[in-house]
Amino acid sequence: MSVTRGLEGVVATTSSISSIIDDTLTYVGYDIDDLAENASFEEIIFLLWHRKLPTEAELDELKKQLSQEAELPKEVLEHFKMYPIKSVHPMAALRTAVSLLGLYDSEADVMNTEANYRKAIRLQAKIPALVTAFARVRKGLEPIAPKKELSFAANFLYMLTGKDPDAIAVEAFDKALVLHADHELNASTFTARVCVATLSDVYSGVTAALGALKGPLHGGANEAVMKMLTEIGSLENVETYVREKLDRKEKIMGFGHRVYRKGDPRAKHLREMSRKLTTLTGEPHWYEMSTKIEKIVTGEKNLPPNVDFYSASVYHSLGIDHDLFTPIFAISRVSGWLAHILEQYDNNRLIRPRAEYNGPGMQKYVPIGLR
Ligand SMILES: CC(=O)SCCNC(=O)CCNC(=O)[C@H](O)C(C)(C)COP(=O)(O)OP(=O)(O)OC[C@H]1O[C@@H](n2cnc3c(N)ncnc32)[C@H](O)[C@@H]1OP(=O)(O)O
Ligand SMILES: O=C([O-])CC(=O)C(=O)O
Repeated sequence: MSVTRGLEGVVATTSSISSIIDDTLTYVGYDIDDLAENASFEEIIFLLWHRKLPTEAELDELKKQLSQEAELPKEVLEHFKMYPIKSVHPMAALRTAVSLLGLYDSEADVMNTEANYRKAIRLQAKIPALVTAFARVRKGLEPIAPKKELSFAANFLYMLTGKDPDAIAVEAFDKALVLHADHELNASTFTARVCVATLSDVYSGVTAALGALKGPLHGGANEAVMKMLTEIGSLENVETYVREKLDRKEKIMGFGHRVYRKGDPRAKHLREMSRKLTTLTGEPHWYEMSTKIEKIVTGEKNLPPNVDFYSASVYHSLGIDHDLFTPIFAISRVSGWLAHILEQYDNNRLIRPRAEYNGPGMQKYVPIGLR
């Protein structure tokens, strides 16, 4: 047996959902640059789940279903109030709440294609409602029900703030959702597939994926980037901060990638969004600090920014609390997880790799009194 640390380069499944070839990312064969400029997030959900762009009628139907399923069971909302609300991280709250949602879905353990698709709709619809409800409950505010006439992106911002969002914020948020929706066999998607390959249920798969996304080497990096920018505080401090961190061999969050070598194609869209939004909010220093960090890290380490780097200043500019950045990633990525979960069920085989044992050789049991 030979060990490939971190399964680098190992091809573990076939998939028709998204691909990364020569640093080009496609969803079902559509280049991410094309989709980022032209598609809405609802179209992307349909594309990932059905492998084709929707007609107008199909899109209307999906939007109707998402809006019908957005309501949360009252027990789940009550549960939030039992959490240690001031200290709990919203990503931990979301992971717990998604698991809880499964208890209130009478179809949770029904295993057929139609029931699994219905659960996919419910999860996609309810996850933004969970994130926004938790964000409000912890501030002593009442959760807000979505408005049927608003888009997925607009509804998230509306449910978070209680105000109708402006068109620029909706456009930016929608594009961020499009950019984060799927990414081949990243760690959280792989986790979801491993989980459901045991023929466990959709809620378990998404709960497992949320646990994997939470880590700072994966989705948790966007919050860590904002923490770093806040710590640095001003443009003058960037150079010293970054060089000292690199000298200590510490990682700069938001840089590097297991698959991309030349760069993450999503980062340029987020960089431009960061530039525009920070100018509009009158806080261009977040963008200026970010570009200066990028210059140093690419110059010193040849590591380009990944999707998490500029999304931090984008979400900050939209007025979103920093600890909600990773849950926002989940609102989008759940569309990809669900596509992969459904694909896994369609052609399932248990995922069970091997480990090369490197512990002690054969030993004889020693009774406790003789140890
Ligand atoms: C949505 C996403 O999940 S995108 C990724 C989000 N995560 C981050 O931004 C966290 C920071 N980045 C990283 O930790 C890594 O680049 C990862 C986890 C994304 C990819 O990691 P891997 O492919 O396993 O690379 P690995 O961690 O082994 O690093 C290889 C080398 O590059 C260095 N390196 C990698 N990323 C960074 C970084 N962000 N800053 C500084 N050095 C880095 C490592 O220190 C290591 O150096 P060495 O060979 O001298 O020891
Ligand atoms: O693919 C990965 O390893 C991480 C990533 O960029 C993502 O999940 O979007």
